[in-house]
Amino acid sequence: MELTANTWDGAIRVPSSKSMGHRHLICAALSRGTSTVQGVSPSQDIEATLRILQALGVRIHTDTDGTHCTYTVTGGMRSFADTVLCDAGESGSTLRFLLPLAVWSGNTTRFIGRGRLPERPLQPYYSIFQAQHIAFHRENGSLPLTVHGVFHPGTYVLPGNMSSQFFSGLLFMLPLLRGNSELRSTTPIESAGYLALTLDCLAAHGIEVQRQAEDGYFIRGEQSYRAGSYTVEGDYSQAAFWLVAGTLQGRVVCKGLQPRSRQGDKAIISLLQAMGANLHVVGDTVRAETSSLHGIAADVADCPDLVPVLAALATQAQGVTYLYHAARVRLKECDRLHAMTVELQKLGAHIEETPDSLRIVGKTSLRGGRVYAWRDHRIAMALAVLAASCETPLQLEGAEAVQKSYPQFWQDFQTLGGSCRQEA
Ligand SMILES: O=C(O)C1=C[C@@H](OP(=O)(O)O)[C@@H](O)[C@H](O)C1
Ligand SMILES: C=C(OP(=O)(O)O)C(=O)O
Repeated sequence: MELTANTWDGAIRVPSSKSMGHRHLICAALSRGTSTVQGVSPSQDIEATLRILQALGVRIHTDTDGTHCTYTVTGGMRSFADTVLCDAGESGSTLRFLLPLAVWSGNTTRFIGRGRLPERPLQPYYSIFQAQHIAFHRENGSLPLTVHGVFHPGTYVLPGNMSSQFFSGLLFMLPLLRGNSELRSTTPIESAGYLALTLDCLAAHGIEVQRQAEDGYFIRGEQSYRAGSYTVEGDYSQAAFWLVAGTLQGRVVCKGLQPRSRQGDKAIISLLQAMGANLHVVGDTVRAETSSLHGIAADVADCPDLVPVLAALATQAQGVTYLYHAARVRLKECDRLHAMTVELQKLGAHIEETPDSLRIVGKTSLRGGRVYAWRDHRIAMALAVLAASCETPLQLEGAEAVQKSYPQFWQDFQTLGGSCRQEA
């Protein structure tokens, strides 16, 4: 797709938080009674969660106004005589949140996935399955993964530096067991902000989890999820692309951002400000305008999804930007540290990768030309927002990757003044 923009100018309403969307749908599916989950921006990942919940017997009705969906969810999973096929698509959250619940449902389930998903880590769950005598069979060393067994209450221990999604997955399931459990981490938990989202969502559905010292949780058993009506807040991870665009060139207004949100990627506000950005935050609206930027050192352990767009931004900041504690960013839809290094170098940027960091020296003029999205939505979007900063048009190969989390992205790109043209 050929992308051009002279400047960014306009306002958009950001899509709903993908993370909160998954969580509310799962909690609704576990509740007795009927819940509504409103204001959801559909995406391939959200559809993967819906598809597996339905395969496990949860009844879900969808209403849409064309942009947002309201899901009416009648909670309760059923038992099936045959193996239940659970297609997680490319969604790591879906796979890691729903594997423990699929076992808990009592069914034999067969999880499949595409793209990078089969390569992304699942080891902590294999260790737990072994410890709990849960039968599992991996084809090709990973997915398809067939699993069947019974979880027992007790002590669950996992590493905290691989993915917080394993902790979230267990936090959804453990309150349903017949006794109390503890969940502990062998290392400090990274992406910890995502666990705050899980705990908030559990609390909203009537589930109590007590935080213990040293990255541990106490989970009382025999709890019940409460049905209700929930509206999903706006997504700071997606707003980050447009706030960066506006900071680079022009003026962009993002609406629908909950000021008291606990999303880890709300850090985009403080990180942009630390780099010198002009941001105006009023209620649920954030406005970003052309700013003169300087490099910073940023610990990204708790906001890994911001790394691609921060790397893009840093090419236009004076001096050195150092994004560290980023090893896990290699374990996403692609190796994002490598992908951003390769693609930004194609544009003329000075960027180097180490095993767990990126170092970018700016400010460099960017040439434009051909770049590749690595089948990764966040790489596609991070490169796209550089369109107004490049000397010639950007030819982005793999622009369709945005479907994973933000199908409206190219419409918003045009609303904000960009133009995109499919290449012949
Ligand atoms: O819990 C979540 O909603 C997510 C957790 C993060 O993953 P890790 O915990 O693997 O870093 C993040 O990268 C992902 O996009 C969404
Ligand atoms: C890594 C991501 O999602 P997931 O882990 O759910 O695939 C993402 O959205 O950037």
